Amino acid sequence: MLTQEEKFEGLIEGILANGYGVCDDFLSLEEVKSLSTRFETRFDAGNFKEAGIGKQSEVHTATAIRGDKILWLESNSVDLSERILLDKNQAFIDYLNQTCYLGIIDSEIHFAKYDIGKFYRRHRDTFQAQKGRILSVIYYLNIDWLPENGGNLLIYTQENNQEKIISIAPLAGRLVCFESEKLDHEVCETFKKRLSITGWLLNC
Ligand SMILES: O=C(O)CCC(=O)C(=O)O
Ligand SMILES: [Fe+2]
Repeated sequence: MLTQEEKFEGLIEGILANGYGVCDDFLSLEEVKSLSTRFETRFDAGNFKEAGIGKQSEVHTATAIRGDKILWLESNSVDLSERILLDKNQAFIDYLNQTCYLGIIDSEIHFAKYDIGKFYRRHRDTFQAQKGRILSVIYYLNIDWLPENGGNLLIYTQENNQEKIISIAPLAGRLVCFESEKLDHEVCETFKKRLSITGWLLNC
C-alpha cells in the first residue's frame, strides 16, 4: 500500500513524463462508498443540472457534445463525505505547490453523473476562456466496473509526432490528473450509470 506522498509522487511523475498521471486506490473503498451515498442523495434531491459548454456567463447545454448532469461542490462544505474529497484534493494542491511551485490558489469541483448512453465528446478543458485551469483531476466512484460497461476516459497524446490514445477505465478510487491546457480527451459512451467527481486546479 503506497503512502499518500508516494501516490502524489507517482501522479507528478506521470504528468511530467506524459502530461497525465493515474493513481489507483487514491480513495479507499470506504471513502468511495461514503461519497457515492452523498452523491446519490443530492442527485435524488434534484440538485443536479445538465452540464453546459462555453463561458460561465453564457453556459448553454449541448447534449450532442456532453450528456452528464453536474453539481458544483462548495469549498466550505461541512458534509463529512464531501470533506474527505475536498481535504484530499487540497492535500494534493499543497503538495504540488510545495514540490512543483505551481502557484495553485483555488479549485472548482463538481459531481458528474453520466446515465446510460451518455458521453462527452473530444474536448479540451480550457476551451472558450476557461481561465486559470492548470490541472484537471477526476476521481471515479464506480465499484465493480467492467470493460463492457464502456465509459472509459480517452486521453489523446503525442508520441513520435503521432497521436496516441490512452484509454482509462473509471474504476472506483482511481484518480486521473492531466494538464488542462495541453490534452484533448473524451468520455466514451457509458452502458452503465457512471459517477465521478471532476475538478480543476486554478492559478488565478
Ligand atoms: O469523467 C471523465 O472521465 C472526464 C470528464 C471531463 O472531461 C470533463 O468533465 O471535462
Ligand atoms: Fe474534460
